[in-house]
Amino acid sequence: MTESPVLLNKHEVERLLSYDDLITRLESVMGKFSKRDSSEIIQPVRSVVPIQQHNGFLGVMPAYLAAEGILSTKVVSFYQRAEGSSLPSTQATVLLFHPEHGNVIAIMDGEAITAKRTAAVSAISAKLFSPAFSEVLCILGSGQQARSHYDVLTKLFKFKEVRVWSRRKEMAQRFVNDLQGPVTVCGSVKEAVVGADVIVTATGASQPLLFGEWVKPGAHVAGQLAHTFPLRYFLRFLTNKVEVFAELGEIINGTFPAQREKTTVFKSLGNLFFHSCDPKTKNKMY
Ligand SMILES: NC(=O)C1=CN([C@@H]2O[C@H](COP(=O)(O)OP(=O)(O)OC[C@H]3O[C@@H](n4cnc5c(N)ncnc54)[C@H](O)[C@@H]3O)[C@@H](O)[C@H]2O)C=CC1
Ligand SMILES: O=C(O)C1=NCCCC1
Repeated sequence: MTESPVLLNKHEVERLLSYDDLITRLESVMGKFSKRDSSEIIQPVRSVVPIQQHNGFLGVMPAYLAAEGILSTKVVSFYQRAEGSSLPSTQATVLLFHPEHGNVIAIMDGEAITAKRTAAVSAISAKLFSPAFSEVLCILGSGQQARSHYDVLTKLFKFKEVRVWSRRKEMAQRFVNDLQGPVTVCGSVKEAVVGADVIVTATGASQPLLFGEWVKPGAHVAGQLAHTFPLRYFLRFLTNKVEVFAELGEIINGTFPAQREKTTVFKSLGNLFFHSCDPKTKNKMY
């Protein structure tokens, strides 16, 4: 007879999931994933059901790590919310199964997992690609992802300055009021971005907000984009001379070199990673 599944609510997940453990673990699994060895990891592309009349989607994200006996899926909904809505945009549940018997062994809150996991992956990209002496962090957005990115990036790096922009200034101010450290609220995206070493885009915008000409050469952009944001936009508004360089796991594996001195972009959805072109190298792609 199977036992009842363990239930972990948001508070418990937040308490149990440390960024240190998460980063170590994610580096390991992303490296394995990029080897495309199905005996290690099976992780199909996310299945998505669009809920167009309500500006949302439902996604299912299964994964199986045979050697570790981990069989799991996240079920996640994402709805574009009006500014100041009390409802979260992302709501998720993670189910863990017994790999041998197929019964559910744990049901976990996925909102906290999504917030921390996504920020931890960006932090890995920043560890690999941010300028060696990164002093200025810029965060665009003031929602859940903005907060988790603030938490992990300020834990990992010693920034001299943190800037936040949000489409309504009072939301940025509310975000800052909840934090311990000093953060500057910026009145425009440009003001927040110019001179920043690490730039996090964490908004639901489906039109470009950030333009390449504002990005300091050598800076690293960690892009948490709306699923409705066309990838070609994200690349073009950054620069016309850009191409997919590698998956983050391929950099972790050493398949491709991390070139910290280049201007770099990590596109989080789908784990892709891009290097922007260095104009001095005459359109050569990195
Ligand atoms: N790569 C990944 O795995 C994940 C990506 N995301 C993406 O991260 C982004 C932020 O998600 P959350 O922080 O959870 O959402 P949230 O609802 O908590 O925060 C959204 C933020 O975006 C801003 N925003 C919304 N529409 C905007 C617009 N048109 N122009 C400017 N700002 C706008 C809001 O003011 C708010 O600051 C979303 O695009 C979401 O799709 C979220 C979770 C995981
Ligand atoms: O991967 C996820 O989890 C999400 N992706 C985009 C929006 C919400 C959650």
